[in-house]
Amino acid sequence: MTANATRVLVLNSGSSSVKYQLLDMKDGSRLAVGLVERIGEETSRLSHTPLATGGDKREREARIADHEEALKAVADELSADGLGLDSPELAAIGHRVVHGGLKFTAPTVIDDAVLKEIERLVPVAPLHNPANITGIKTAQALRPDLPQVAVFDTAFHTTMPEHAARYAIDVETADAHRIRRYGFHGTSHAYVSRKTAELLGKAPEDVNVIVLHLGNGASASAVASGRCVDTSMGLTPLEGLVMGTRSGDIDPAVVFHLKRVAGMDADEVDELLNKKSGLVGLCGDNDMREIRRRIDEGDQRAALAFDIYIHRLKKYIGAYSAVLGRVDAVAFTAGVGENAAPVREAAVKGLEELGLAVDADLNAVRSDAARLISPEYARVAVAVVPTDEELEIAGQTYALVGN
Ligand SMILES: Nc1ncnc2c1ncn2[C@@H]1O[C@H](COP(=O)(O)OP(=O)(O)O)[C@@H](O)[C@H]1O
Ligand SMILES: CC(=O)OP(=O)(O)O
Ligand SMILES: [Mg+2]
Repeated sequence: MTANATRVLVLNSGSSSVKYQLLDMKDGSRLAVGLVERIGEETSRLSHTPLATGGDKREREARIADHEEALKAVADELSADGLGLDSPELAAIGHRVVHGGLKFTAPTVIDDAVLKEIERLVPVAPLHNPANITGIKTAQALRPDLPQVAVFDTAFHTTMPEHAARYAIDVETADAHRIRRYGFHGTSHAYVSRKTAELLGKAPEDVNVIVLHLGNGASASAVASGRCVDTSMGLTPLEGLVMGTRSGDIDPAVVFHLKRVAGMDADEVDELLNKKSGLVGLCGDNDMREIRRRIDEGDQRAALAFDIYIHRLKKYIGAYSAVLGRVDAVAFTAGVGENAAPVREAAVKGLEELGLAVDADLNAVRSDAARLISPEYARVAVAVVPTDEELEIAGQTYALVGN
């Protein structure tokens, strides 16, 4: 790596999307940002904004069959602005990797052994790890000389105490198969809990925060003095909150019932619970904007889906208030948490006894900034704190391999 290599490319590969940012770590500035969506569908969409050149956002639709093609399209977009992967200023590529199991508690430079371990974990993150692996391999092929760093969703949660991480099942069986709560979205929970402390003008060690990461995947975490003590996702990103297409918590016996009585096999149940459940299973839509529009038109199914989503969210706020004992803040983040004021209002409604309230005017403000939405009298701060997984991944990557 040359001495003036200060740039980091971050790839956040999801099941059907790739979000990316090119940052200059000299000053943390963003040189380019973009998103490839609907990978594998009839028409995929790519949007790219070359911030370094002050150029306009470019959007195009094309069929992008898989994550390898997606990454090559991203590389082409970057090259068109003179920001290509061949740049000597590039110091490293940072990858979001969803499941790191027990082995990876910190960002890790990727070699063959690391890649093998990420592959071994595919069965416990079937929607995510394969996309992460393709991202890594494609990036390695494009720049074999560059360090590639994996930043794991699970890492932040490795501080959970054993009584929160362990399921109450036979210990030998659980240990033999490494069955336990790992938790995900950790990069976001870490970043948002830190930013929430900042917003309160306090050190992370001095605050207890409940973070609600509500995107397509959704999870809650209880963060005490900067350390995760519990989180809603488990062995896989299926447990916990109601999500766009995932059920979240159900009685595990539903699985036996579907196999024995409905005649489904394991893959069919997996597909049902991961891809055809949650909001999409309840009302046919997984986008909260569309659900709110339908509710405004009097759609009963959309209204029930919304109520089920909120009911689950409330249960976790209550549970984590009990786990933390003292809550200083509840922070809403990710696509739904940052944008859907009705979700924030409904989730907190009726929780005054827990010290929670939302100010309607503050809640209605649209902004990209971290902000408080609770009234001054409220005992617990309620905040909207935009997450930035890419910035956090870039920082951790550069800290590991930078000059
Ligand atoms: N203005 C908005 N109002 C309500 N919901 C929104 C809005 N913008 C985005 N969302 C929700 O955010 C979700 C995507 O969140 P995001 O954090 O980007 O998810 P992911 O990273 O899992 O793809 C969308 O499915 C949509 O439901
Ligand atoms: C782990 C997980 O659920 O990630 P995402 O929200 O990106 O699907
Ligand atoms: Mg996400």
